[in-house]
Amino acid sequence: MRFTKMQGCGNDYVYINGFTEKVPQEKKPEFVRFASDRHFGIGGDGVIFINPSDEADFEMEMYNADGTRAEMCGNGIRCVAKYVHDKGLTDQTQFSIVSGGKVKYMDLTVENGITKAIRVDMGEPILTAAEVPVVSKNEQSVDEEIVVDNEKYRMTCVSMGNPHAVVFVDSTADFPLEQIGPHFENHERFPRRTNTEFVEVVSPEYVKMRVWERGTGETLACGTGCCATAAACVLNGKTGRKVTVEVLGGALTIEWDEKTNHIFMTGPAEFVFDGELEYEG
Ligand SMILES: N[C@@H](CCC[C@H](N)C(=O)O)C(=O)O
Repeated sequence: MRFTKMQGCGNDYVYINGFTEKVPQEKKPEFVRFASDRHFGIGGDGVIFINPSDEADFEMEMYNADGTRAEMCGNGIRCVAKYVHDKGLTDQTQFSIVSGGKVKYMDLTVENGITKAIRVDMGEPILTAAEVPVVSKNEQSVDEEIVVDNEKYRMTCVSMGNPHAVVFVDSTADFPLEQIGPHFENHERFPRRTNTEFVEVVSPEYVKMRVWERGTGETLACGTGCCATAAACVLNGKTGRKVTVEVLGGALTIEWDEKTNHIFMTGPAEFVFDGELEYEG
């Protein structure tokens, strides 16, 4: 089986071209756990299949390293956009990709045939507690208290198709993410578990963020997490609507457009290597 390793701000996934390579649907979770393993497999934060689609130009089928399916992946969708363009599956620089039933629109900056940056219309952030989903007393969970591992935190919950809880902290560098992250992920208030972003506000245009991802653990970046971070910053009066989110593996520019209510994410995507794997299915 052929595969391609790609990364966006250090959030690395194994990409499988579903037009040519086949893994039976019921075997995908097991295949993903094996391929993501950094010792016995290829190694990555998960696996993304690039498939044909009737609803959009392409489909992204995204799995976390633990083999669970996610509705959306911000860094992944930029990598899929670069893959389909730079490997010749399309000659367009504007096209659509569906993930988790939602169609997203890509706008590529290309130099000499190589994609340098991708701007993605990530759609509207969803704040309704039932849709995020979070068990909350209020209709929206904005600056709401949560007790995690016997400590009180304040969180703002945002869905970008997938669930996020955003928590403002004094310093991301000093935050004990590995200890606290799993307690947020599996807290009873999140019926489908959650991704959690810990955010330090530097200025009205610049924040630092570290993420604990559902199904993977700490990663170097999370695109949907950066979008949720920007939305939470605006909702809590911490920044303006356009913000640079610095993560461990780089930075993304996020803009929450007032007119359309859509969030736009701009950032890089890179090939790491192509490879071949012995896999019998
Ligand atoms: N890293 C991703 C998000 C991947 C899915 C997430 N862990 C989930 O389960 O929702 C991104 O860049 O958005």
